[in-house]
Amino acid sequence: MKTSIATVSTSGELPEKLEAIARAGFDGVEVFENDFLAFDGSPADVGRMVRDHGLEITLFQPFRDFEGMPEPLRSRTFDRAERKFDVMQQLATELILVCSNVSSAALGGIDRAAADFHELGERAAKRGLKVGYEALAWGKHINDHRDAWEIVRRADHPNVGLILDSFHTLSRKVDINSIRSIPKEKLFMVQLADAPLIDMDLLYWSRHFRNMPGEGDLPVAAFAAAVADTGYDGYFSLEIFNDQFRGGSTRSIATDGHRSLIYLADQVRRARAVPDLSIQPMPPRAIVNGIAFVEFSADEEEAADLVRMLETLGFQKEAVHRSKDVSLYRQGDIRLIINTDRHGFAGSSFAIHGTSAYALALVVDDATNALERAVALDAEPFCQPVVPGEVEIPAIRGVGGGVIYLIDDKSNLGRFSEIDFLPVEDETEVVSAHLLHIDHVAQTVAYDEMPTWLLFYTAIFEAQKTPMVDIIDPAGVVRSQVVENASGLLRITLNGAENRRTLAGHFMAETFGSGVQHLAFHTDDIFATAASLRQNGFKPLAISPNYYDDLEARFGLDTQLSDRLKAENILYDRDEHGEYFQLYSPTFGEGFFFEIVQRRGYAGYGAANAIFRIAAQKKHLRPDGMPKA
Ligand SMILES: O=C(O)c1ccc(O)c(O)c1
Ligand SMILES: [Mg+2]
Repeated sequence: MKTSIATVSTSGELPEKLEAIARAGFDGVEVFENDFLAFDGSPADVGRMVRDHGLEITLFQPFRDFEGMPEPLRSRTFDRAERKFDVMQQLATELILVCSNVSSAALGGIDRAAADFHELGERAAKRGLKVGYEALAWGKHINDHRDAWEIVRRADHPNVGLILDSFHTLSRKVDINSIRSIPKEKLFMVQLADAPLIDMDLLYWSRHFRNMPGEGDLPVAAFAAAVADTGYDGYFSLEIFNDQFRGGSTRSIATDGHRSLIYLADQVRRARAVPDLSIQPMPPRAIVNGIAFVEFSADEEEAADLVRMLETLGFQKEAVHRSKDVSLYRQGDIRLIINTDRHGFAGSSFAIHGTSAYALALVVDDATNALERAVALDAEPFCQPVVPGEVEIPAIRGVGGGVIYLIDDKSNLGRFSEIDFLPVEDETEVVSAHLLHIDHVAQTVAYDEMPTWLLFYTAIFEAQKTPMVDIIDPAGVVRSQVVENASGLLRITLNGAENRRTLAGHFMAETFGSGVQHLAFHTDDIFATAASLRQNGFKPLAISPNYYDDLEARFGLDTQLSDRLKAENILYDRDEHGEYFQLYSPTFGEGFFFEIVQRRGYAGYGAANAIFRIAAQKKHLRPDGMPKA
């Protein structure tokens, strides 16, 4: 598959955009007229700059309000087109995108439009240029690719073809099967964009909320499959108008875009019997069967505090690493590793972020395949030297520059703790809190980064994203979206912070970036767990008594249950599937915390309780936002 992206899709100045686009691995770019006009160099300079990056100019755009104009406007639009043709020849690019007329002066009439395109085709042909026609979803007369195709067909000119744009087709729910009857040589370009489903004016939705295929809710893969069925072997080109992208990191948007196209091509290849789109086959999405461990990096002092908190939670030290300052704590199937080694990646991670859960290890069906797929999808592989005899676990970089280890049972990876660690006898008097496994990992990211990580996880791992929910913090809103698999063995909540006064925003600001902000452990008996925690001297996060009065009213709970919940500071929620119980630790450091949950069939994450939990946690931070001594 040949990949392209419109310059409008990323932030920055033209040279910066081109650099990032080339580095991300694209083959071509659509040059947007405004990006070009805002640049000081001549059209020939721009053309050279593009080619110096090894990129091809896939088209020049947009040319507006062309077809169906009455005179004297008609003559003027042709003059305008000739001027753009001059520019294209200097840029050394062949194709111009003409989008359907939105002017109130446009007369309509399919044959009139076809005649205009025939003449434009004649003029373009004289210069060796081509014209592609795209139906804007809000075009005055033409707003459906089927009508645009009829005009192109009637224009009957070899230099005039159709341009499809998934947004315009899918936003209007135009039947994508209609694409399958278009001859491939008349498809001059295929533009791709996704978007979240929001009920709003089409133009506004298109200009501000488009996102990369896979980041939104539109069936872009089905659209691309219909295109592939025509035998189309030209460019797939991203054209993303998005307010966040315009202000975001040029490089990461370009990388996300490239990843989205590779993932899309993989989906199309899998959906179809005949492998084509000429993309490299890659292993399927990795199946995640659990979290093998979470690793913290810390210094000695903070590690001691962390260990004290873990002990109150019922964890015991099980083993120490053979060659590094690393200890493994265990309860049920939960393994937490504390790394105080000053060398290697853990040390540098500590130097930047302070104490943090910088690495996650996922148990996958096949670690080698998972790594291969991740790398094919532009993930950055991670490795650091290991002492001979120790297990080298395949890994990639994840959220906030952290590490995702990939472990399976097919090799000795699954035995890393026996091979790399020596068992120890923990003498501390601790009772088990009946914690069984990690229920979910909550990662806090900047709001702008959310689509990046949703795409990252869902492209590499067999998992779905759930709809976005709002978490109300007394100081603002935090958006939360979950990546989870059908078995429930992978559950990651991504929380997007918009300002630094929210608990999530404070965490991001003070730990210098995105990362794991909380870990939730599962128990089968929240009250038994609460009793054991008390024995261990655990102090739960104190919840306002008013919360429990409201619970009784909201859910019709009997007083006995609500009194018990109140006595233990347990939060409660219910959905159509069942009940949910939550118990929190106070915050640790800059807002990190632990949660204990019991799910009785419940599918969510207790979003409605978050405001009460956050209000309580904020009491543990000093008014200036710093943790209390
Ligand atoms: O929003 C627009 O005007 C616009 C312009 C050119 C395109 O290719 C498009 O999809 C939208
Ligand atoms: Mg378009």
